[in-house]
Amino acid sequence: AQDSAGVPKEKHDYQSDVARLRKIVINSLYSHRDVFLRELISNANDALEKLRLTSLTDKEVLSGAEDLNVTIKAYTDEDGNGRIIIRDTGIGMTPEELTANLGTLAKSGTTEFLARAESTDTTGTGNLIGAFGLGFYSSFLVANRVYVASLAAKSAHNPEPVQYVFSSGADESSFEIYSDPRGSTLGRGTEITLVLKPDAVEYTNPHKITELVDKHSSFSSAFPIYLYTQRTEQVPIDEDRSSSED
Ligand SMILES: CCNC(=O)[C@H]1O[C@@H](n2cnc3c(N)nc(I)nc32)[C@H](O)[C@@H]1O
Repeated sequence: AQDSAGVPKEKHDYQSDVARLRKIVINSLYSHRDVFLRELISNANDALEKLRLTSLTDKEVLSGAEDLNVTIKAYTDEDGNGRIIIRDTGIGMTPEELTANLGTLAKSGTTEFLARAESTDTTGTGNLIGAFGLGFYSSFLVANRVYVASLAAKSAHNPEPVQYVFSSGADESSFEIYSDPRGSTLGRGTEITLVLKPDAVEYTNPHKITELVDKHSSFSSAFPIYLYTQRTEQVPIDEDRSSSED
């Protein structure tokens, strides 16, 4: 398939158990869907920690983005959909890693997870999901579509990293991998864009995001988390009613 920019897109089918796992995660966490933010911030922290450790032996990986942090943006897009963007300047993923890590289940012990998940009650599953690194799927509790753009750190065996996008819909059993039409905008790291479901628009409220970060992630994050909010002047849209009311 070609997109408008004529960028070739590769379409991949999820392995069968990926679809099954995603359903379990969504069903078991539905009543605690706030956890999606904690899970994504946790993945961002893992990526930043991986970068920090690698930089101890390979300084080159630090080029592209000096600061190690997580930034969160929440806004309404031009189609009126709520969007949340969680970006980290961690070690980032190559296109192959995007496909392997997000599209397939290389995770050993997945069958064990499936066995336990289908037997324990929902709260138990919540912790299991984090323990098995399956937190990414909780994005589909609140999003109809998830984009993961990533630019891997530069290194001897990857001197010219390219920025690619993994895109998947909540109701699809497939995902797409394509070169980011924006080019290498990230410097280094990963940017997750959630296109929110209509009933999840509450998450574009900065106070809600701040509350969730403070509740679940501020103490556990080894790296700073910044929240960007759009300031809109509250200018009265109509003349002062009090004077016009008779
Ligand atoms: C269950 C879906 N798979 C993942 O979440 C994996 O994808 C990768 N991943 C997710 N968010 C990431 C992120 N923000 N940075 C990097 I580097 N890798 C990430 C990790 O390998 C996770 O184990």
